[in-house]
Amino acid sequence: MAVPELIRIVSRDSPMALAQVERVRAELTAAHPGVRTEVVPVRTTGDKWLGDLSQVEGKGAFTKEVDAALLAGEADLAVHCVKDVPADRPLPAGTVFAAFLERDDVRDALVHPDGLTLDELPPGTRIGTSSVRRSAQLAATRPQLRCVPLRGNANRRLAKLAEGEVDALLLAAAGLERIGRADVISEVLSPDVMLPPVGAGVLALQCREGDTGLIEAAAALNHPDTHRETTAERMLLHVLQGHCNSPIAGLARVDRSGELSLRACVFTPDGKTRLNAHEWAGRLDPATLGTSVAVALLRQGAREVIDGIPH
Ligand SMILES: NCc1[nH]cc(CCC(=O)O)c1CC(=O)O
Repeated sequence: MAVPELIRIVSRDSPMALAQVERVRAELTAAHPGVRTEVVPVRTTGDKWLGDLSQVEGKGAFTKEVDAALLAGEADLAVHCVKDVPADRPLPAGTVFAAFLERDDVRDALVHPDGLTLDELPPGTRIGTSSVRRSAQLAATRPQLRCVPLRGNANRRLAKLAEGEVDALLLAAAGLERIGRADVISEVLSPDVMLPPVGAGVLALQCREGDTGLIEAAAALNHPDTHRETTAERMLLHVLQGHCNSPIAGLARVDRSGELSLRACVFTPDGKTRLNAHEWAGRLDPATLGTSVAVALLRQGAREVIDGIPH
């Protein structure tokens, strides 16, 4: 199957998303010299609405318009942060994942103007984050800190920090690196301190189902270990069926010997309840590992925890 001459790439129009597209273009042209790419930026509901995401459609707020452009034939390839692609439901009908790019840093980072670390923050420090996963984990271990809702893309959050709206931020290290602002990081938090979300640091390429030439071309960018990790993590979420307000964290890792493991937690928003499961795949395929870890959490009462959180 011939590689298409022109690949039109659709993505969110935030600085981070456009940096992601540049990486994809570079990898595509390296794999297929001579291919031309074009960028089709779209603004998503999640970019326009700066209030509580659960008041709009919540899940899919960062992907809906991108998927629509792909399905309408306005572009051929969509670039998504896997973290933003709902895992509780199938991909939009007529679309498939064609590749998962090699994973970036999965960790969250603290941004503090004076370079303080988490342990050095004074009581009452206002941490800007609208992530229930981040605030639950902080509440559990650092109840003296205060999380205040803050949305908007990373650049806008950094601007709000500079204006003094909050005292510190928690953001994905990978995102800050993509926008060239890793310099503002005061501490990168280990997954033991702040377990990342499902899909952290992974970019996915999505195509129309029947577009076999392009699907094959895009598959050259697939990173097999990232694919395994992402598959396990997304199946975990699929089985757990969380909602916008349910704090869930999950991190799969392929270790040096090639073994896949998955660690996951379900929290109450106040962080007081923390269900935890960690399993190795052994002979299980990645999706079955994801299912197994989800079932381990359900046995501990994850359904009751998730459903008990207002949404
Ligand atoms: N919801 C926005 C979003 N989606 C993906 C990332 C970070 C990069 C990644 O994990 O791929 C971010 C920003 C953030 O959480 O700080």
